Amino acid sequence: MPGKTTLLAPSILSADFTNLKASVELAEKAGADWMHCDVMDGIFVPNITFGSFIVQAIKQCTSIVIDTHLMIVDPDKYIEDFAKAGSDQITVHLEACPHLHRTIQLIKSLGVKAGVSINPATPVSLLEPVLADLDLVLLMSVNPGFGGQKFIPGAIKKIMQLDAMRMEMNPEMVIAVDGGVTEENAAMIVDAGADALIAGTAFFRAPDPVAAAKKLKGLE
Ligand SMILES: O=C(CO)[C@@H](O)[C@H](O)COP(=O)(O)O
Ligand SMILES: [Fe+2]
Repeated sequence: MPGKTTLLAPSILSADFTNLKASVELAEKAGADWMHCDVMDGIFVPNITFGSFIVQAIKQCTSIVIDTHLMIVDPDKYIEDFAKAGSDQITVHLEACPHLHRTIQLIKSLGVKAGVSINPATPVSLLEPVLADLDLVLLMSVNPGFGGQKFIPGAIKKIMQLDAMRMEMNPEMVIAVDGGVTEENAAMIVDAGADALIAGTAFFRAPDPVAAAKKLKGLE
């Protein structure tokens, strides 16, 4: 799409946690559009990360969009905490929400943009009943739980399918892709229809994160 700028969201999971402030400032300086905060509970995914206190600390370090990715069961219990912590958008997993429509309405009622994520094995067609209500869909291109995994190629077809669905139902909705995004595959993911790229390893572990951000955003 001519004139389209790819949004970049570095994942804090791969940042230097001994100096979170410097990591967030580096992302902002590099032109990041969102700060992606990966919250894991050790139940929905086999790993535990952090809660709303850390999101609040990240919010205090930056003025860019705080993009909170909840990989937790029963997210309704914690959504208000993450909204109060300063999340501008909150994404829950379809697989973790028995009453997905209610959860989306809860996020929106707090004045926060609502996103839904799906795992690699979940078909995009399951999003159809809620698509018109969403601000973003976060398509997982790895099985959630860890940074540094390899991109699952089947995600490309799902991006295309979702792109076609949103044209009809919700053209303003953002498609974000999360997991294994690299400088090498970024263009292919964007060409398939993605608007936003989540990148942990490819940004924070790059020898030159500022240069990596330009490449990931397709500016170089
Ligand atoms: O949600 C997740 C993992 O569950 C992601 O946000 C990863 O943290 C992205 O890391 P890389 O694959 O880019 O290293
Ligand atoms: Fe994530």
